[in-house]
Amino acid sequence: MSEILSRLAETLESRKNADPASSYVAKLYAKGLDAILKKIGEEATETVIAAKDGDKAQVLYEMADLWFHCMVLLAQQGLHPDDVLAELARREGLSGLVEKANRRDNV
Ligand SMILES: N=c1c2ncn([C@@H]3O[C@H](COP(=O)(O)OP(=O)(O)OP(=O)(O)O)[C@@H](O)[C@H]3O)c2ncn1[C@@H]1O[C@H](COP(=O)(O)O)[C@@H](O)[C@H]1O
Repeated sequence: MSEILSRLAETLESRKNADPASSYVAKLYAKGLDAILKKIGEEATETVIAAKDGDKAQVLYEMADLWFHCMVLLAQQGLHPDDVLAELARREGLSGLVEKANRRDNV
């Protein structure tokens, strides 16, 4: 799974030097941060609507658009999907510690 994210991150990095006329991603970078944020807002809204409609196929489609545009934002910010995974792993570790502490309290 994270291999797909890494490959896409590499492509997004390479688009920083690409011609906006020949690349959707290069065009978004050229439009700037607000354009990327607008796309994230739109795709998040479309994901919410698909879920409210109970249309699972559409949820998947819109969420792929949402993840993709979040990946574009990460790249634009000089971040990598591994940074997000590391944050999730850190939280998992934290919740593991809380669980351990709760178990200790209940003994
Ligand atoms: N995964 C994606 C991907 N998902 C969605 N999109 C684009 O995101 C846009 C989604 O926005 P909308 O649904 O609103 O469609 P739209 O009306 O065309 O969008 P706007 O022009 O209004 O922004 C579409 O243009 C899709 O083509 C993507 N474009 C590119 N990729 C990946 O990014 C790589 C680099 O793309 P290029 O920069 O185009 O070479 C590709 O090889 C793909 O792997």
